[in-house]
Amino acid sequence: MNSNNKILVFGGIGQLGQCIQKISIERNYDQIVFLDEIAGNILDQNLLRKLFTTKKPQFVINCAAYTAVDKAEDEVLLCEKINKVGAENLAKSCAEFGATLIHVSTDFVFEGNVPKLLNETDETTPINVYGKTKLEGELEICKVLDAYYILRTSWLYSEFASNFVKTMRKLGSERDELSVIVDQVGTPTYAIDLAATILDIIETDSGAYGTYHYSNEGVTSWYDFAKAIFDISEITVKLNPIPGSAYPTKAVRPAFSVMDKTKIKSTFGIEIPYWRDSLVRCIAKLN
Ligand SMILES: NC(=O)C1=CN([C@@H]2O[C@H](COP(=O)(O)OP(=O)(O)OC[C@H]3O[C@@H](n4cnc5c(N)ncnc54)[C@H](OP(=O)(O)O)[C@@H]3O)[C@@H](O)[C@H]2O)C=CC1
Ligand SMILES: Cc1cn([C@H]2C[C@H](O)[C@@H](COP(=O)(O)OP(=O)(O)O[C@H]3O[C@@H](C)C(=O)[C@@H](O)[C@H]3O)O2)c(=O)[nH]c1=O
Repeated sequence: MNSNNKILVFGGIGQLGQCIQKISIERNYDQIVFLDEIAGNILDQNLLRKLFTTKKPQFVINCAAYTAVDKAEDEVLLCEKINKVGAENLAKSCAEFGATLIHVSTDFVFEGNVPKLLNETDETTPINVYGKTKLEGELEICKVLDAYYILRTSWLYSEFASNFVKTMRKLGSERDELSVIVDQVGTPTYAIDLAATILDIIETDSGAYGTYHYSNEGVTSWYDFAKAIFDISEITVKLNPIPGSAYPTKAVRPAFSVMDKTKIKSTFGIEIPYWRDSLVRCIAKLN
């Protein structure tokens, strides 16, 4: 596959940004530009105007975000600026310059208090600062732009940047024993799979704008995810399942945030890998 579209990627050296870069190279994209926090600061409207004027993007991918979930509880204003105002700035620029925005959001927009598959129209009631500001970002985009795809995803990991898989492998090789929460349930997502889907959507260019859910298939807990990471990595460590109450964190996290992917699969005709199969692929890269 290939794309002749001009694409700007904000947050281009974060985890997902690097995954998109990898897939775009494999697909021979030559009109895609990856911007870091300085070259593509989404809080600098003058900079955005210059970028949109000179680069004339047809698609903009927003991977830029404040993602430190616990730290966000102490840095509310900064988190809000990046996740809400930054998203709004990009949406306004897209509206003004006629670009389509692909924005990445999170399962943490949901309260996650009911064990039921979450679909795109379910009520959003975030329970931490990060989730609240991500929801505000979504709402700002919907207000000012028609040509948007908001992709909510969950539990991203990959061979790039820092994430749960890399943290577990590091801790597992340093310690004899680890305790991981078993009563928070969701679905991990290999960021490489999400990156491929984002580029599929651009290539399809169907105009089916709106909000979509994307994670890998299946359901697991953080404990079972950690267990799979150690098994596949062949790391021996004593792993204890614990309740969330035994692992206090600054931010509260949803207990159940498994998303229904029917809409994205039927709209774009994509197949989604099972979470453990993708984990095997990622760990093969890490090894
Ligand atoms: N990671 C996860 O588990 C999940 C992530 N998501 C969403 O997916 C998206 C991608 O996440 P991921 O790649 O993992 O996150 P990362 O934290 O790896 O990447 C985010 C990037 O945004 C950059 N950034 C921060 N502030 C600005 C700014 N003002 N202007 C431009 N860039 C900025 C960061 O730079 P720097 O590091 O220098 O601050 C970082 O490179 C985000 O929208 C996130 O909310 C959704 C669900 C799960
Ligand atoms: C390191 C560690 C974590 N945990 C728990 C804490 C937490 O509930 C869970 C995951 O911890 P993390 O801090 O890695 O992940 P967290 O930052 O909660 O991940 C979230 O990030 C944001 C950006 C999202 O959008 C979400 O979809 C989700 O991926 O594992 C343990 O139980 N034991 C441990 O040793």
